[in-house]
Amino acid sequence: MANSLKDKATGPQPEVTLDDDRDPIVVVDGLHIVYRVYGGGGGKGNAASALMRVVKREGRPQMKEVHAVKGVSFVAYRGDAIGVIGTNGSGKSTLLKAIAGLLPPARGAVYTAGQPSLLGVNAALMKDLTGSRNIILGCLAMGMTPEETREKYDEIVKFADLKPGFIDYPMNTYSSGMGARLRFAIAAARTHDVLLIDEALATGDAKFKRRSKAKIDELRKDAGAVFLVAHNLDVIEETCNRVIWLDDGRMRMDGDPDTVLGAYTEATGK
Ligand SMILES: Nc1ncnc2c1ncn2[C@@H]1O[C@H](COP(=O)(O)OP(=O)(O)OP(=O)(O)O)[C@@H](O)[C@H]1O
Repeated sequence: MANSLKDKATGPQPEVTLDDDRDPIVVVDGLHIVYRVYGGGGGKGNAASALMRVVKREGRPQMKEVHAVKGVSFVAYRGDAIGVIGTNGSGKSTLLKAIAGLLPPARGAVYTAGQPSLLGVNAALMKDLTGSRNIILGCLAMGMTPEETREKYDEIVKFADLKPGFIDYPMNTYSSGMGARLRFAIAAARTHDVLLIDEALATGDAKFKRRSKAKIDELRKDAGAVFLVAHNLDVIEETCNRVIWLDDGRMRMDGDPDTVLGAYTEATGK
């Protein structure tokens, strides 16, 4: 039997159906995300444009809206590793941020069972501090106890596999690949209810990608669901059991990697 969820407050939305035999971890129901950009077109913040507004009798700087996600609905179940693909600006990062609870829906809703953790290219590590210090801070920030942090420390260093000695250098001396490895290694040290990975694996070399895949498989066993945004389709193909294709903020396809990646490659020539 299937249940349906509907956003009654906002009129008709695409329905999501729940598979009662599986454990839903994330329900995205008719989600719309709109960014509001104030002062677009140089309206705000300098004296000349303020004067122009007075001359033109414009009340206040123009506000522009960017409708980045347009009515996306799906359910992620326990054990799912979902790749999110789409061309630049199609809404992939926005969708992940919304699932992480960092952006308020303009319409619709996101329900998650447990705490989502977003591991992005800009994950908040302190560039001026050493890798070693960042491991400790990162683990504590993820809610691990000092003891758990100590226990996991060596495993994280080993997994990140940086050049010898670099763990004691400030992170601003790291290449982007090295930074991404360390971020991933820190995030992977804990079990996450919902782990959202935005391009963090993009800069890794082939060996690191293989090890990341093994790690994600391991996380999937304990975690609820893993989402992965990557432009590199090989990473998605190797890591995910399901792929969502976003096109201009809309869901174009949701299915198994072979079918969706095949259709995407055909449509975009990538
Ligand atoms: N902070 C922001 N303010 C205003 N508009 C934004 C903001 N972030 C993203 N956008 C817009 O929202 C749309 C979706 O952007 P998003 O970054 O989610 O796409 P993406 O698929 O992750 O792109 P890419 O592959 O280039 O990383 C784009 O039109 C983008 O210009």
